[in-house]
Amino acid sequence: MYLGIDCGTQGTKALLIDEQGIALGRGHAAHQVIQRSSGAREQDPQWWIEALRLSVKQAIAQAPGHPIEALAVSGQQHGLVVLDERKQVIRPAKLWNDTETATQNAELIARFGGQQAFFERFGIIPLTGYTVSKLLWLQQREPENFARIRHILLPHEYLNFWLTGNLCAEYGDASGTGYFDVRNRTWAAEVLASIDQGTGHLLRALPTLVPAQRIIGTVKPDVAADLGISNSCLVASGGGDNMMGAIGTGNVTEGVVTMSLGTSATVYSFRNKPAASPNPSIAPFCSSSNGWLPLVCTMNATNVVTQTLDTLGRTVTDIESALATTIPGADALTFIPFLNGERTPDLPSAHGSILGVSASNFTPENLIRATIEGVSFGILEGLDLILDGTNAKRILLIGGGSRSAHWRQLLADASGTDVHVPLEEEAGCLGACIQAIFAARSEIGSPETFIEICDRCIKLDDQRTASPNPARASQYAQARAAYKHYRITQYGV
Ligand SMILES: Nc1ncnc2c1ncn2[C@@H]1O[C@H](COP(=O)(O)OP(=O)(O)O)[C@@H](O)[C@H]1O
Ligand SMILES: O=C(CO)[C@@H](O)[C@H](O)COP(=O)(O)O
Repeated sequence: MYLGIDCGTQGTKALLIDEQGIALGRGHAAHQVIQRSSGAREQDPQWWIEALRLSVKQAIAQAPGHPIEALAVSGQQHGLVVLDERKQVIRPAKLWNDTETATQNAELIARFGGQQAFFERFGIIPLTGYTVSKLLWLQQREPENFARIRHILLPHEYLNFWLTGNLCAEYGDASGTGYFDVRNRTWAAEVLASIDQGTGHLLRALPTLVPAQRIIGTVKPDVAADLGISNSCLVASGGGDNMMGAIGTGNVTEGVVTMSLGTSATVYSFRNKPAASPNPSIAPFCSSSNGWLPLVCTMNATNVVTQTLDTLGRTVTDIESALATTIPGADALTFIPFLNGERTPDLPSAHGSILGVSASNFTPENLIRATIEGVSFGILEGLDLILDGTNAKRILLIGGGSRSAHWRQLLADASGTDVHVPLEEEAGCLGACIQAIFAARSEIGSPETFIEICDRCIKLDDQRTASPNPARASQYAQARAAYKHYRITQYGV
């Protein structure tokens, strides 16, 4: 068996599959998020470990007696985990959606001569939320903690460290730090030197960089005994959750588009070459399959839908009836969902807006629809950016939001594109399993290619495909135009 673990913002999931990609066991455990009005969004890395232990044990209990040959970890991108000289966590991890470091991000870009100059040197423009501004924030706001840093890790790298005792990084997740040269796949030492005044303190704290898909170690005996697995279980490099979602949807060759509706909404498509020109809305990340993965991410997705539902005393099951009983455009009610600041467009200090409210349209159902439309229209603009004029034949939809049939239909109608859902919902976990199979097989010289393993393990759920209804195209075009009009008038972008 093979084990994939995905540490998302709201929870950790575990999936066990056999060599054919058949699911044998699964587990889930929730995480809290520390939220402050300053824009801080933090988690204690120990919560991830507890959630990993719970979810893996749940999964294993469903498939007793089958040894696990290899595992890999997928993790929410960009989070900063700092360890001291005893390899203990110094402070809670600042997460991908923490906007408290917006000033530091702008300061770093200015130090390198602006966005264009930063892109020319390192192939990326850091956005608030990437790891690098968290380091400058720590230096300025918590100098005692900054001085204690001996190791810098991302969430999935920290879990790999807990599992194996090894400190290493692979290209995909490393490319989201802002101190990584995404064209040459090396650490951007000058960026770190601009924070530690060239002492080398931060560069020395970085983990060893390895190509994605390698075996990085085996599970430590004490951890293996606790989890109930063999200590000969191999651990593959893992990667960022979007990178592993790409693998889990077969987005490992050009021409495939994946959209994820989790706490964040993301859309991405594999490329063989790095981005040639800068666009601050497109993150030119590396993939965790040794290519590149241009990606657009919005910070307000299912978290905002959940907040609207909570406010109305409703639950996710009410999404279907709200979308079924309302019309596209929510009767001219528009919801701009920037409740937590926003990354695309780059508005880290923004708040949301509800516009076009009238006596006739202000109903709970319209508010639920307007929230889901606001989230969807934002990420569909991302889809247009990723496609850049080429037509997507289909979108592969993953993440918690993909479970809603009416939301899938809304995306198909509003984009004019077929929306497919993989049979295995936990694409990050499946991607991790596939990487574990490939890395373990490569160790023993197996000739099987990565794409062959993807083809074998990934299946689409034909029962849940949504095809565009042409009758709704003009209604959604109008609703998207209203959304864009309000965004420009309210936010100037
Ligand atoms: N049937 C559903 N319809 C719409 N949203 C759903 C449904 N089921 C779960 N969700 C949403 O999915 C979210 C969790 O998605 P997930 O991709 O696991 O997030 P993350 O990776 O950020 O932790 C929750 O916020 C939940 O509201
Ligand atoms: O920051 C990004 C992508 O660059 C986010 O997509 C995070 O990787 C968090 O993912 P989820 O918890 O929403 O899955």
